[in-house]
Amino acid sequence: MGPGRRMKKQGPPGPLDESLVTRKRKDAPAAAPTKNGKKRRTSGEKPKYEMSGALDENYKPVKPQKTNGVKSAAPALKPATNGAKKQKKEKKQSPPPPPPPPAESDSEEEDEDSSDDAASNSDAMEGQLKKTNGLDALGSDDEELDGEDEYVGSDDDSVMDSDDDAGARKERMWSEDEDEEALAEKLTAANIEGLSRKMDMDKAREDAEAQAELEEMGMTTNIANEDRPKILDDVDEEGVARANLLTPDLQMLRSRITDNVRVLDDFKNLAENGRSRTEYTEQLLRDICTYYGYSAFLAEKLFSLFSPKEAFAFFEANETPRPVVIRTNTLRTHRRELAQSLINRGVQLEPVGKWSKVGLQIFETQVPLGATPEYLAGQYIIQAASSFLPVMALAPQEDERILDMASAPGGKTTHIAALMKNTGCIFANDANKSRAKGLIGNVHRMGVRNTIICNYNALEFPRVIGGFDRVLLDAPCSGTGVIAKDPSVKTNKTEKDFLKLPHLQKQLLLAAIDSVDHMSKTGGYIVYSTCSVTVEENEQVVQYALNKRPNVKLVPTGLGTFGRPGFTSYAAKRFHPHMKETRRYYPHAYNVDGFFVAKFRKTGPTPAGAVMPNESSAMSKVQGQGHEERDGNEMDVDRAPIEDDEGESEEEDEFGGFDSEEDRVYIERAKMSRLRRKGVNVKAVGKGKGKDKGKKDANGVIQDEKAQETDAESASKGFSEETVPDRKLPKQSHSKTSQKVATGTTHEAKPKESADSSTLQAGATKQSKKEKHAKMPKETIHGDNEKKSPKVKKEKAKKDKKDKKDKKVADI
Ligand SMILES: C[S@@+](CC[C@H](N)C(=O)[O-])C[C@H]1O[C@@H](n2cnc3c(N)ncnc32)[C@H](O)[C@@H]1O
Repeated sequence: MGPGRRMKKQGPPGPLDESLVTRKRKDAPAAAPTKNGKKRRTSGEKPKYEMSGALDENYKPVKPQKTNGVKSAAPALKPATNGAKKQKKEKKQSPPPPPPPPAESDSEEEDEDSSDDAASNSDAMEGQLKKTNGLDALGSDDEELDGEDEYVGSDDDSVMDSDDDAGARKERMWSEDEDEEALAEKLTAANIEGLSRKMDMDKAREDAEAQAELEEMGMTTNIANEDRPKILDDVDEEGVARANLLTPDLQMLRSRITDNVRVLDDFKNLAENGRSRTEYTEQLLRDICTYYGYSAFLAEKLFSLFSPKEAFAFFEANETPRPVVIRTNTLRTHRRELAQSLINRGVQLEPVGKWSKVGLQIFETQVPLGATPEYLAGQYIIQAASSFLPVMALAPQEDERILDMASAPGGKTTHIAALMKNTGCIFANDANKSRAKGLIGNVHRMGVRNTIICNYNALEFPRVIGGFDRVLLDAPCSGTGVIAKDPSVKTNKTEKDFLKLPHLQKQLLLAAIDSVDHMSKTGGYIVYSTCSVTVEENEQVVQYALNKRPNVKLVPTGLGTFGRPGFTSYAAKRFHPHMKETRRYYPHAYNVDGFFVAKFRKTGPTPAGAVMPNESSAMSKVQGQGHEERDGNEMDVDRAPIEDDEGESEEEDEFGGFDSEEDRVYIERAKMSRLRRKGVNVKAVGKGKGKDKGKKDANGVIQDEKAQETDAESASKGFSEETVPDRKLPKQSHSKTSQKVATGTTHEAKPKESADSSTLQAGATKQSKKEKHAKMPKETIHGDNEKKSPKVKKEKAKKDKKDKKDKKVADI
C-alpha cells in the first residue's frame, strides 16, 4: 500500500478535537516568553506538551452528532426526578466544545459545529457514564515497558525517560537531560501556536461547560413536570406511527432514541403504564438500526454488551474517528527527535500519554503522515493506540524466540522487534500472501533484522516450528471494535461469521498454546488479542482454551488497571473467575479502538490426547462431548485462511506490490552466487537445468520442482546459518518449512505459491504416509486419467497451473 493510500484509508488526521485535549494544560502555569520569543521553562514548570494524554483521563465519552434544531434531548436524558427527592446533580461530562480556531478550514469548522450542536442532545446521559482513567491509568512503572525509547541504532546512552528515576519518569514525558531540555524547548516553540490555541479552546470549553450546567439545571426542573415520554405510540400529525415511516426523520429518531434510553434507565418512573421493557428495547433497537445503519443482528449483539445508556455511547463513538497515533520506531530514532522533525514539518503532536514512551498523538498535520521522509526512513508507523497493548502485554524480552502468528501488516511485529532491540528471533507469520508482502515492506522499512516472515495457515503451528518463548495471536476477527474505521462491519457481519470466526480463533489459540515452550526460562506466555468486542470472539475463546488446555492459566496482562476486566459471566454463560484478568477496551470509554487482550502462562506440556488444533479427525472424535456441546463447537476445523477483509490486491498492498520480473533477477543472482560459493560450475548447472526443464520423473513429479526444493533446502541452510540466531530451531522441520519462509532481508526462500502445496509442505514432517497419500494429486497415485472424478480434475487443473508457475521459476 502506497503512502497515499494509507492516508486515504486512515483519513487525514482529523481536526483538533477539543473534547480530547487535556485539561491539565489549562491548569498549568503559563510559560513566560523570553526575549527572543521562546518560552522558557522554569524548574518547577512542566512543559506544555507534558500535559497531554488526549487518550487518557481527559477523554470524555464522544459527543453525539449534530441534531439540527431538534428539541434538545438533554432534558429528556436527565432522569426524571421528583424535585427534592433526587438532589444529587450529575456532573456533566461532555460540554459543547468551544468555537473553532480562526485558522481552521471550513470543513474543520463544520466538524466542530456539528459536535457543538450535538453536545446538547445527550450530554446528560453521557455525563452519567462512569468516568474512566483512560490510558494514563496504565502508568509507566511496568518494568517490561521500560527502555522502550532507547534508540537501538545509536550509541547514545543518555536515553530519554531512563529507568533510573522511576519517580521522575512518572512526571515527565521527556528527558531532563540538559541538551534534551533545550530540544524540548525548541519543540515548545515550534508547537506553540497550536498549543496556545488549544489553551484558548480549553477556556472556551470551560465557559461552555458552566453555561451548559446552568441550562441543565433549568431543564431538569421542567422535565420533572413533564409527562412520561411517548415512545411506543409515537405518531405524526396524521396519526401514522413514526416508527413505520418509510423515510425516517433522523432528528425525530435521534430524539426518540435518547428518550427511550432515558426510560430504560429509569423504567419504573418513566415507562408508560402497561408497557413492557421488551417493547421499549425492541423499539430502541429498531431505531438504532435505522439511525446508525446496523443490521438488526449486530445491533442486538452489541447492544447486549452494555446498559442501554452505555450502548448508546458506544454506538455514538463508532460514528467518530479515533485519534491518529504514530509509534516511534526505536530501532531508528528517539521519540523526541522524531517529534522535533515532524513539528518542523508542521505537524502538531503530543506524547500519547504517560503509559507509552513511543506513541505520539497527531492533532494536525500539513503533510501526509504516510509519506514524510521520516516515515519512509522507518522512523515511525501509523498505528492505533490500542494496537500497542497486546505487545505491551506480551512483553518480549531480548534474545527470546517469539512467534507472531497472524502478523501482517506488521504493526505489532515491528513493535516486538523494537522491544527486543533486534535481538533474538521473531517468526512473523500470516496466511494471507499479499498482506505478508506488506509485512515484509514494514519489516524492511523499519530496519527490523531479527525477523523471519512465513506464510502459513497458523493452524499448522507447532508442526511448522514450535518451542517459542512467547506467542502473540492477534487473531483475525469481526472488527466490531473498529467500526469507526470500517463502517461496513455494521452490515456485512452475519450470524455465520460469529460461528466461523470464533471457531477459527479457538483453533488458532490452541495452536498458539501448543507452540510455546513451557520450560522457557524467560517466557512461556501467550497473548491473545482481537479488535472485536463480542463475547464469542473473546471470553468464549479464552474459556475454550482453558477447557482444552489445562496446562495454561490466565495471568494479569501487565496493563494495570487500564481497560475493563473481561466478563466472568455473560447472559447464561459462566466463565472462569480469572477471566477478570483479561482486558476489554471500548471506544466510548477510552477513545481507543475496541480491543480485547488476554495473557496466558503455559505451565506444563500439552496433555496427551489433547485435541490438536490442526487435526480435524481428532476434532470430530471429541465432538458431542461436554465441552464441545457447551461451546457450540460442533464444526470441523476450518483450515482455510480467512480471506483478507480489505481485499487488498497485490498492486495495492502497502509495500506497493512486488515486481516478479525484478524479483527473478535477484533470485537468479542469489542462486548463482550460492552455487559459486559452493564451488559449483554455474554455467554447467544452467545448461543441465534447461535440458530437464518441465520433464516429469517416474512419479509424475516435475523435475524442476525437485530442483526447486533442493534449492530451497540449500537456501534454508544458508539462511539458518547466516541469518537466524538458531538457539532452538528444531532440526526436523527446517528443510520443509524453508519454502514458506522469508527473512526480513530476502524474499528468496519463499517460492511456494499455492495453499495446497503449503499444506503439503507444512505437514510433511509428521504426516503419516496415509495422510500424505490422501493429499497427493490423484493422478500421481493412480496414473489413470480416465477415471478422474470432478474433484480429481479440479486438482489436476490446480496442479497444472502450479506446474506452469514452477516452470516459469525454473526457467530462470
Ligand atoms: C488482526 S490482523 C493482524 C494484524 C497484525 N497483528 C498487525 O499488528 O499488524 C489478522 C491477520 O490474520 C491473518 N490470518 C487470518 N487467518 C489466518 C490463519 N489461519 N493463519 C494465519 N494468519 C491468518 C490475516 O491475514 C490478517 O493479516
